[in-house]
Amino acid sequence: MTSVADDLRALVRTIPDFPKPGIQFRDITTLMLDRSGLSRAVDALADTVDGPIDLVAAIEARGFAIGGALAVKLGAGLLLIRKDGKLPGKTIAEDYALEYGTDRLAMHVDACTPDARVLVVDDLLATGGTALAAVRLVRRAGGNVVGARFLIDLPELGGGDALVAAGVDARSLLAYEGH
Ligand SMILES: O=P(O)(O)OC[C@H]1O[C@H](OP(=O)(O)OP(=O)(O)O)[C@H](O)[C@@H]1O
Ligand SMILES: Nc1ncnc2[nH]cnc12
Repeated sequence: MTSVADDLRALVRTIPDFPKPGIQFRDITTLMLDRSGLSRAVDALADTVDGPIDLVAAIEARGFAIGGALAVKLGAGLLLIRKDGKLPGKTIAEDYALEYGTDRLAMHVDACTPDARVLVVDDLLATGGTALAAVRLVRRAGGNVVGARFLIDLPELGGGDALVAAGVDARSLLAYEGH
């Protein structure tokens, strides 16, 4: 009998040298195509969450798919953390470095009620730059980050350690060695 993690791992495709030479790109589009892939992933992530969640803060773009479904499962609201320049209202923004570049994330400044219990969600944790920028945004907006959840972790890149150092309970369903 295979575990849920084994089943999910079998649905993730690895594409070498995308978007740059040397990057092993962990592609979740194949998991999304499976009829039960997303629901099994979301059920497994929900099992790792203790206590009520007011808002799932989902990170653009692939984090929207996981985070949106997890918000429904947890009975939480959905806070969209987007690449800068996409949100129409007044925003706050944070710069961050990526495994393969730099970028800036933004959220609506009034998206989070004071002390809301917020779970940051993305598909994948690599260096942690993206997730830490999301944590900084939610905290600046007055939210209480109660954890961060990912489908995939690349532990060699140190994102999990960086989140723990920032006081965030970070957990992932699948770990992949190498980049
Ligand atoms: O831990 P880090 O080193 O910050 O990397 C992880 C981030 O990289 C990927 O997003 P990407 O920026 O490629 O954007 P996308 O989801 O829009 O494709 C992934 O979805 C995470 O958001
Ligand atoms: N190796 C990787 N695969 C997929 N998404 C990523 N985001 C950052 N690194 C990644």
